[in-house]
Amino acid sequence: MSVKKKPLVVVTRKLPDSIETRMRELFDARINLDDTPMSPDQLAEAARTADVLVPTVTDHITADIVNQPDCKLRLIANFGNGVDNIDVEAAHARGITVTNTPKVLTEDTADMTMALILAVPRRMIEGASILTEGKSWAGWSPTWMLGHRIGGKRLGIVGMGRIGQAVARRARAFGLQIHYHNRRPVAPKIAEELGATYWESLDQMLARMDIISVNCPHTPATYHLLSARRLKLIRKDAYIVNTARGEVTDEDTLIKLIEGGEIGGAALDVYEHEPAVNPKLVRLAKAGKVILMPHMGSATIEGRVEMGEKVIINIRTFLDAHKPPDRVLPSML
Ligand SMILES: O=CC(=O)O
Repeated sequence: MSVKKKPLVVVTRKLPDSIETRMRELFDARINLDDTPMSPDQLAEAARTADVLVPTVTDHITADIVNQPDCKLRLIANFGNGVDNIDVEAAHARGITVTNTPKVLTEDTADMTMALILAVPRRMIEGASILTEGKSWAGWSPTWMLGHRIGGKRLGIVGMGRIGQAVARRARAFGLQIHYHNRRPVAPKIAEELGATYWESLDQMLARMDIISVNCPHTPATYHLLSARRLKLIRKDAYIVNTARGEVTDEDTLIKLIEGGEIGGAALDVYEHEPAVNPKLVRLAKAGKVILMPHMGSATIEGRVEMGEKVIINIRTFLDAHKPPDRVLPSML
């Protein structure tokens, strides 16, 4: 009796141990254990040899890769929620299924977002650095290191999907007034539960908020949604928090406006040219104007294991000739 060959699954980065073990049991899993991002040539080669590719947010799966004449891929099972690293339309046209890992990172990302919403106006990182960098501290003073109160301020959420709503729930508990812009208003029951005010006009919302949180995915429609023109509408004393994708904001203009005192400050977990971080942002961070995080929004052990479990479920259902639960279609973007 012939032994059925296991499908070849190429995983582009190191994953949690329990996920790697399970993948090896189920598939002929080739895992990039040294964890350095694969080059475009290596990704192209993987697409020519593997049945399934498991990329992450750092891998660009372009039309050139999926359109290679000898591309063998049948499934791209992204280890990540955002799929802006994949040309979903090209993959779809080529008959390659794409899946992602939604829901399991919602709460973790919202926690990080809330932490940054608190940290910027309260100057938390700047304050902590005074002690960790050995700067002089003469003790408590009535007028020193004063930030701004959080309670009662207006929070404007750009993108009220799962993560935006999870941020709103947290922010409400801190006494923030919740405002949001989205393609469509959320269901009345959710809006009522969150006490959230809908702004059809993003321009009008931006002009009135104290803190703006970017929580929409990066798609062709949201590239530079916070354009130079829109960023200039934001109040001088307002803060921007971005834990979504750098490309949603015109980063160069944001930097100029913060440098010029036209926007109060920002907390960024994502960058337009990631992993490169504009040195001007680093200078602003040193001056206490911005907080910079290295794309850690969903970085919890629990979340990464759950993302891996979702990847495995997506691969198994696909290989069993069923529709994987987290299919991404071009029409969804
Ligand atoms: O940023 C992380 C993700 O999109 O999963």
